Amino acid sequence: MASPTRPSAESARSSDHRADQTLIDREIAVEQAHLDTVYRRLGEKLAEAEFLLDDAIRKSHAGTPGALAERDAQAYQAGRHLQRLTNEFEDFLFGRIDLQQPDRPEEDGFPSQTPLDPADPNIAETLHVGRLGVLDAEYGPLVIDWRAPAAAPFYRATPRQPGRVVRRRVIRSRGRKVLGVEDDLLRPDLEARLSGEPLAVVGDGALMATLGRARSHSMRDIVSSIQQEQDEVIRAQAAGATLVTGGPGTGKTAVALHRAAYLLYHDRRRYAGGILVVSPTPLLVSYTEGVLPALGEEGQVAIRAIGGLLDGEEADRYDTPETARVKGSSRMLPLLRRVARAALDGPDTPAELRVVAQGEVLKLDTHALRDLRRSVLGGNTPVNLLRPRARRMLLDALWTRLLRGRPTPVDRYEREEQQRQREAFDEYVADEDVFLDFLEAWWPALTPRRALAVLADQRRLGGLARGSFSRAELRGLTDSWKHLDRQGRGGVSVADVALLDELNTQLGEPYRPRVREVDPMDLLTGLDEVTTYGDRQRRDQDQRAASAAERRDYAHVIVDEAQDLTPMQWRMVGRRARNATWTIVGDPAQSSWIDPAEAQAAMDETLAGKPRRRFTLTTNYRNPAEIADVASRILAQAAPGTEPPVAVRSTGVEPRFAAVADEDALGGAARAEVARLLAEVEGTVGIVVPMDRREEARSWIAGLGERAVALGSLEAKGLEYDATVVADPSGIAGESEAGLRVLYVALTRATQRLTVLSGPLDLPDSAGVPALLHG
Ligand SMILES: Nc1ncnc2c1ncn2[C@@H]1O[C@H](COP(=O)(O)OP(=O)(O)OP(=O)(O)O)[C@@H](O)[C@H]1O
Repeated sequence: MASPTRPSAESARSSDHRADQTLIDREIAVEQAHLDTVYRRLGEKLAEAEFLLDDAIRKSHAGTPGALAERDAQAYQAGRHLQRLTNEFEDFLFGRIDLQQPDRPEEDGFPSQTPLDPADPNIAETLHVGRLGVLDAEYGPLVIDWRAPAAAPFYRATPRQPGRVVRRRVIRSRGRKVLGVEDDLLRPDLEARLSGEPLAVVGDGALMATLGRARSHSMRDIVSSIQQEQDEVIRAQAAGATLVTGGPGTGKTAVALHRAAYLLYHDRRRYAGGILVVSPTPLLVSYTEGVLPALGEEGQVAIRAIGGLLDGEEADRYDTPETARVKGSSRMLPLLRRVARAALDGPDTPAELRVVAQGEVLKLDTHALRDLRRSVLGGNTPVNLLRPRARRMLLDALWTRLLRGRPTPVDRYEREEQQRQREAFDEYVADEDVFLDFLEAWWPALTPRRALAVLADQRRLGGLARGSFSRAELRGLTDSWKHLDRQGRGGVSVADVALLDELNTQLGEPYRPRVREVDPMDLLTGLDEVTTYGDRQRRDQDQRAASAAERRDYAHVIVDEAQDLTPMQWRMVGRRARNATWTIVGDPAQSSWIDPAEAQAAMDETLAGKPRRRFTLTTNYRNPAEIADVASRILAQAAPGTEPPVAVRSTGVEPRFAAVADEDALGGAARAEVARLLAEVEGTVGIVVPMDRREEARSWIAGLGERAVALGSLEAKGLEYDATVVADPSGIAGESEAGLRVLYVALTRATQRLTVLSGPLDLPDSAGVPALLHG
């Protein structure tokens, strides 16, 4: 924690402060006493909340509407409070700082960091930091919320710039029991004293202990060990856009999630408007989902995979790299605009309209209908919103047919009479089944999927594409959609979802006649006042679920793995962020998008005019140095000139290289290697293969248990495992023009062990090292 590069090494600690076991026990006892006080206080708060709840329930017998409303409100508040306290009861006190005497007023919103007298050895103030603030009965702070300005020095102080912090302590506890403490002494030059006694310093620093822990299938929060450079991102101003780059394992995802929690703490009112976290895959969504609840934040933050951003879609297919490239490109835009209008035409489109009115047969033929449609479609109004206009123009055209050969009205009386006839005509015709059926078929309510399905027809796609795609590109597109039925039903790819979202905008919500939603009688009886607390909570939950599903405009948008967003995806995300501030984290060297320059331009367009602040994270907390070294050989080829982040720890275990002479032996060797690693590490083992081998790889590891996972290269984004097997590395590198960058991602997933498993096509040397890694 002490410095961005090698925290524990740089954490100055003096050998005369090394603690023996008695000292450790004594310090644990000190923290245990504080934790006991905190739990006593929490117990009181819980009792208070329970009392309020009981009281509210008692009042429910009072019967008057006023008492009922009061009961309801009280029970609601008490229930929420109770829930919050019990949720966060576990392990919420994790840090402590001992500070020199305070000094000047606040600077930049943070308490002053400069002591009046830097040589004063006395500890003047001790603060405990936790997931939630707790005050004692006199409103003194027992625990400070980690997001409060007063907690910032816990994360910011370094031996070089200690400010007022003399000692920083990380407290490990389970339930109500303190298990250990780890200290960093930031002022070894002082003979610091606390209440007249020398200040004790114990442990080896918390960060290393945390990093060495086994990984599960859920990401853990890093609240007790956030590093200085990370804290600066988390607490950066919200306005405009915060852009964060950094290599693999530098904590970009972790920082982005903690930033969401920080923003909610800092300005809950504003961010209760919703924070959207856009993640590259559903796997990463489920991996990260638990972090925010652990930080005490739920409900306000929606984590969605880029393939599930449009409500109702949950894409799980991947296109071939060539087709994904076409679908992601902004070249799709004009095509989609055209198809949104052309989709009105299909095999069921009626060729003529024929109605009988006032004893006459009125007809509109193909030509008339085509002209009519063209004039309705003039302008940019979304097609579905034009249906009322189409209806009106059809009636106009029929009326004109009816008037043919009739004398023109000459005076006001005749004109008024004709107007009356017209109204009667409209009412009659518009209600006729023939007319209604015609309208339904001629101007159908279009869904994005139905429009997309039009493009599956090679002939129509060719016509609409107007020469802006090559033959091979067009073939790739139609192939990818050929399984869709006419309504567009069938699996769609991750890239398709951005196209569907674009079409959704182009088409607009289908026209629906207005329905009366609220029965005025309900408003009069006031019956909805008499709801129980349970009803209210259920209704709240339903509303929250509905608003999470329907929300289109967020207060803050966080994009994880931003380097992979295609131009069409930037547009999709941008539509949900019209009034939002942004945090964008990514690493260009890990980009699987073939044309990063085009994606960059799309991002610039999305952020147009927003002020930007940039941060770079430089320390790799995931990979041991031995693994990072191997990965950097690929980095040099994938993104020449890019500095790899500095690995913060080493395990002393070199990555293993293994090769099979026969391609058919790869599966067996992979299985054996995964099994070996499962025995070697406590947590998870991931095997990463080229995308088109992922099903095969799943069968290789079948039956090895839940700790083992098989992933296609693109699915490995953002994830990490105790041990990783990267099989068929040249297969991964050869998948697309971005293949080397994808291989770099695969090689940087492991926290402890890495095996690179090669087949004959990888051209391994006698030590099993594939040709690609000979750099
Ligand atoms: N300050 C920290 N304290 C403890 N663990 C940390 C810290 N920062 C990062 N980590 C851990 O390092 C690992 C990598 O973090 P994270 O996944 O956020 O990195 P990333 O930059 O998003 O990586 P990638 O670009 O490969 O997706 C995680 O296990 C995370 O918990």
